[in-house]
Amino acid sequence: MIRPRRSMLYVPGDKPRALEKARTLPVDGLILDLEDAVAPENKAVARETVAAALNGGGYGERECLLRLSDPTSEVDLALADALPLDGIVLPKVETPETVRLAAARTRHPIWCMIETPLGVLNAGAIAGAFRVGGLIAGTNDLAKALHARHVPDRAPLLPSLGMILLAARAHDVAALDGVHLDLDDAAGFEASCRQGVDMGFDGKTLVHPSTIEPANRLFAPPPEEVAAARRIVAGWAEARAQGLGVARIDGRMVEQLHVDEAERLIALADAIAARASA
Ligand SMILES: CC(C)(COP(=O)(O)OP(=O)(O)OC[C@H]1O[C@@H](n2cnc3c(N)ncnc32)[C@H](O)[C@@H]1OP(=O)(O)O)[C@@H](O)C(=O)NCCC(=O)NCCSC(=O)C[C@H](O)C(=O)O
Ligand SMILES: [Mg+2]
Repeated sequence: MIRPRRSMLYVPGDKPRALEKARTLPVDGLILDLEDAVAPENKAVARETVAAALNGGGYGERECLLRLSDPTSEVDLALADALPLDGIVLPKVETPETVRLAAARTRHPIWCMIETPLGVLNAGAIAGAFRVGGLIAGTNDLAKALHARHVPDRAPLLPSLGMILLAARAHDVAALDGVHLDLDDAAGFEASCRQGVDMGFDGKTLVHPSTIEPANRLFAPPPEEVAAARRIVAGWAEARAQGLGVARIDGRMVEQLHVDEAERLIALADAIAARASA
C-alpha cells in the first residue's frame, strides 16, 4: 500500500499552539522539530511539549516524525523511543555510520536529511543503510554549504536534488523535496512543487499551513493521468489476452513497464482518495 506523502509540515517542537493546530490540518505528515526551529535554550521545553502533544494523541492518519536536535543526541533518541511516532528524522546525515549508530538506539524507521555536500556524495550509502525510511532534501543548509544563491528555478540545487532522488529510488525509500521559504510567493511555491513532481519526489516539506493545499493538489496524480492509467491497465489486459507483448493504447506504444507505472499511479490516487474519505 502506497502511503501518500504529498505534504509534510515542520512544526516547531516548542510551539504548543502549532502542535495543537497540526491535529486539524489536512497534511499527510508532520515533522515535529527539535532542531533548527527551536532555539538552543528551548530544547528541553520542546522535548516536554512534543512528548505531551504526541501522548495526547489526535494526529489521526498523519505520519508523525520527530526531527532530533542532533543526529547523535542520546537524549532525543531515548525520548523518541518512548513516543508514539512513525519515524525519526536525523538532521545533517553525512555517512551511513551515523544511521547505524541511531539504528542501534531506536525502534523507529529512520529518515535522513541530506543537506551537506558530503551527505549528497554519500546519499546512496545512507539510503541503503539499515531501517532508513526516506531521504529529505535540506535545501537551505545545502545552499548555505554550496555558497549557492536562492534563485527561482533552483538550478544550483538540481545536481544535489537529483543525487538525493537517485539514492532514494535505488534503495526503494521515500524522497521528500526541500522547503520553500518565501511564504508570500504562492506562484513560486507552486513552481517548485511542479519541479519536484517532475523530478519524481513523493512530496514537499513545508513550513506553513497555507502551503498544504497546493502541495496536496500538485503532488497528487492529476485526474486525467489517472484516467489514462486506467485505460492502459484495461487495454493491456486485452492485449495480453491476445498474446501480445506490446500494444497501442490511446495512440501510444505500451509495454509491461508502462503498465507498472500506470498501476503505481492508480495505487497512489486510490490511497489519496481513501484518505480523503476517511
Ligand atoms: C514561518 C513561521 C515562523 C511563520 O509564523 P507566523 O507568521 O507567526 O504564522 P501565521 O501567523 O501565519 O500562522 C497562522 C496560523 O498557523 C499556525 N502555524 C503557523 N505555522 C505552523 C506550522 N509550521 N505548523 C502548525 N501550525 C502553524 C499558527 O499557529 C497560526 O495558528 P492560529 O493560532 O490558529 O492562527 C511559522 O509558520 C513557523 O514557525 N513555521 C515552521 C518553521 C520550522 O519548523 N522551521 C524548521 C524547518 S525548515 C528547515 O529546517 C530547513 C531545512 O533543514 C533545510 O536546511 O532546508
Ligand atoms: Mg537544515
